[in-house]
Amino acid sequence: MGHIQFLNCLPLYWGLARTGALLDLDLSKDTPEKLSEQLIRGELDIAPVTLVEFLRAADDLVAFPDLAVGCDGPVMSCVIVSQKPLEQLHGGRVALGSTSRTSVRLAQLLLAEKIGVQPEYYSCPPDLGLMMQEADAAVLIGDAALRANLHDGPKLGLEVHDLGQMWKDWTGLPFVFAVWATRRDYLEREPAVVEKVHEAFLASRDLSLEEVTKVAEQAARWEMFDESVLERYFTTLDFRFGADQLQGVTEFARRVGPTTGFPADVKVDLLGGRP
Ligand SMILES: C=C(O[C@@H]1C=C(C(=O)O)C=C[C@H]1O)C(=O)O
Repeated sequence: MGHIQFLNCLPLYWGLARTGALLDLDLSKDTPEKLSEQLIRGELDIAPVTLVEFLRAADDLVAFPDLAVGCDGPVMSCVIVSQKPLEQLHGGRVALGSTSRTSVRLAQLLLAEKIGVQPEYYSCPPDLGLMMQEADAAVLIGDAALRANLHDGPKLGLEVHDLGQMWKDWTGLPFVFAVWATRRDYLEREPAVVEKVHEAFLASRDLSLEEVTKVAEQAARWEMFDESVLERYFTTLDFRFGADQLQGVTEFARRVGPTTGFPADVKVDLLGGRP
């Protein structure tokens, strides 16, 4: 199964070591866009999938209920970093971080329809310094976005706009960046395994959030962020996937589906048929 190599997923995996479930799982760490491809190609059986790729492959995938990487307001680690106010980006250049599929689409939607600008977009490795050499603004996710948001953006005098907050201000809804999913054929072959893995992740998430101070303290030993920032990050992210989050997904699909490779009314299938 897949594991996103970003801090955002740590609370979902940390508890697996505590409960012992980790011993029964074969984890493969990678960036989100690679994990999505591997799940869809059948090289992984269960994985976190960036929302856009999940919706594109919705006929072949089943999502885990009550488990996601999302937010209801700020997310902290999916951002537009800009050298100028967003309103002035019309005709400018915006670099899109190459590991993202969902935040880059969300950023384009918000810039076009919330802010009303039409810049030129190009894909770029997720490195703020590199991006800022050629672009007026950049879209970043994960640890690179967190660094840009908390350290480098303010240091370089750049504006940082939180995509979760922008979406919330615009629609009033939560946003989901990644869901956990399995392929339909694997579910048919191994329903009990899928069910067990789902339960193991829910238990891991709950345990990690109960002991979030400890998770943050441990992560702070090898990360550049201090304990209090990490605790704030882990409790700002919303790891739930219920009716409210599904409403956010439905609204996103309605707005971008036809231009992004899935129907506006794409159906999200959940394990056990639950919302
Ligand atoms: C909250 C985040 O959600 C992510 C955003 C993704 C995307 O934009 O494609 C993919 C997976 C998640 O890691 C983040 O990366 O910080």
